[in-house]
Amino acid sequence: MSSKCDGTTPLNIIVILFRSESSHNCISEEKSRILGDFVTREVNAFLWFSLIAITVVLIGKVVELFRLWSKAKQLPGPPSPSFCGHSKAISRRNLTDLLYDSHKRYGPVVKLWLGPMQLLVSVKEPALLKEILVKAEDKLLLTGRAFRLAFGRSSLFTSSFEKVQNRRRWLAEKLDEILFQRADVFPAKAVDCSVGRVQDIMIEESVDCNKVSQHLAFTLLGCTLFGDAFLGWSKATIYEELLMMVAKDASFWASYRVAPFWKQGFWRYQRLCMKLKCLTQDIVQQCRKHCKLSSRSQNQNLQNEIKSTGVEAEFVIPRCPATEMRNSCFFYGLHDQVNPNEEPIGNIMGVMFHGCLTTANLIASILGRLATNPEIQEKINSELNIVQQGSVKDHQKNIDNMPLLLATIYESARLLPAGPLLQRCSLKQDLVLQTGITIPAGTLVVVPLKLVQMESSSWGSDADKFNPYRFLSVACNGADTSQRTSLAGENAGDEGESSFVLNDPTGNVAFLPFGFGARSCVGRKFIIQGVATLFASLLANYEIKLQSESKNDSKLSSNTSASQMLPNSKIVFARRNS
Ligand code: HEM
Repeated sequence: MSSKCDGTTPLNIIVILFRSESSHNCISEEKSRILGDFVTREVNAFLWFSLIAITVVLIGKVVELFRLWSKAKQLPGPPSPSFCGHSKAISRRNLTDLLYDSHKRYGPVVKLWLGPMQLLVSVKEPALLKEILVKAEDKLLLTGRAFRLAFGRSSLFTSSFEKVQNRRRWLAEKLDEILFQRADVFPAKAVDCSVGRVQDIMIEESVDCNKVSQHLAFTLLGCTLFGDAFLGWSKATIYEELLMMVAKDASFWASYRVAPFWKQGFWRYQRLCMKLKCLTQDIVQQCRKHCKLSSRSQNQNLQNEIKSTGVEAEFVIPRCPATEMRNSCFFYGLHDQVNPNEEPIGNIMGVMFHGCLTTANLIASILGRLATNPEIQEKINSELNIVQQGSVKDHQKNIDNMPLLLATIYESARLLPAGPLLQRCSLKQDLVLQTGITIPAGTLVVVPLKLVQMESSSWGSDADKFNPYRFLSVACNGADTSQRTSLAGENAGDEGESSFVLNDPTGNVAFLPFGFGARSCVGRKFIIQGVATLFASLLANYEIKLQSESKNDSKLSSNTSASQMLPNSKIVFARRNS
């Protein structure tokens, strides 16, 4: 009997289960034994399989670890104090300070370990920077995670270059179109509204520089994205507050690998993000309504034209409301969903978030520098007077004829970058540089902006001082700009301002406030023109001063180092004609 029932292949089990009832007792015993055997064998097989799979994965990880360690060995850097690397040192100290010391000791390329499997490489040498920022096209997850957690999936601010390139191209083309078509980058209404906001807050004697910069940036970006509908939107103030609250905590919550759903604060943050999404949807609706209304009124005008001129309707070129709506409302293109997994308004919120924070930072830096350098303000104002007296009505050309204003914007951006680091990564391939250095795939490559943009070898002995003249030259032969004398240096500013020529910093790899290469800022040209328009308008009406007690504050004197002169002061907008 036992020989017949032996074996627990699935076929045997089926045969035994369907046998006749004659040998009922023997069979039921046998059934349970065979089933038990079968279950034990299946469980064993499953355990073996899992063990082999886990071993393969672990071996893979160990191989990866050795590969990473052997490649990283060639890179200079402080020895790792423990298996967890330098993460403790990084959490204890400011990362820029740590990188400053490491670069001083180990040279222009330095490695630090963030964990056993996560390597960070910091690069400070301008010659290497260009190559790295062009070749490393991806970003590490943290950037994308902050945006995704707050606004859902977007196709603009995410880690893989493959996923962002189409949307980047679209946005760049759209911004270029605005620059090319519009006489003024920010519509006059937006600038007036921003200046109007300054007037409103001037009811108080002085204003917080950061706060006023935030208002200005928010108004400008809102008007650009949502058009006229934004100016009349009653919820703009609450939207601004929410956006800033979300911005404050975004990086903190994104630093968790797994969303910390056990923390109450996390759910509070999620509720804020949800409110922000609802408000964004609201302004999008308002914008749609506004676009429809304006295209309807245009069609009405067309009908009236037809009636008054008596031309038959078929001879009048039909206008397409849909196209007009798309052209007048910038957000439409950002709103189109290319990928069904994408949050419909994710890109809009991403652009508002990034644009507002970075633009506010730049405006604050400019306000702070101008307040502490009244002589530069006066020179920009005379530049403005010369331009306004001229016959040129093209706004863009007028701004191009204000080199000191543009140089002030560049210098303020150099001294106060929007973030401390540029971060890049090559997710799939090792980065092999011309110098023979290999940076392993998956490494977090960072560029410490403050160190690069204040390096005396690139910017001279006054690298940490505010000196917009470093971006200017003087044309030696009047209008002949081919013969220029650079104004970088201590005695800059003594020349007559009318002959200044702006040195375009685009090619300077040590000038990185907007990044460089594959993932550089798409909004660079647009925002520089826009901020220049705003300041031309502001300076025509107001003189920017420091509040009297901070004027005497030695920390804020124009001779102190730029790092001390952060724009966290109280400023006063004094009307020019008063
Ligand atoms: C003063 C204002 C701004 C500053 C200082 C700034 C700065 C930056 C920086 C440093 C980067 C990363 C560059 C890199 O990794 O090489 C960046 C990326 C980007 N910026 Fe800006 N930005 C500003 C305004 C804007 C505005 C107004 C827009 C859109 C209208 C915009 C759109 C973008 C986009 C789409 C990216 C690329 C994201 C990616 O590919 O990952 N920026 N910006």
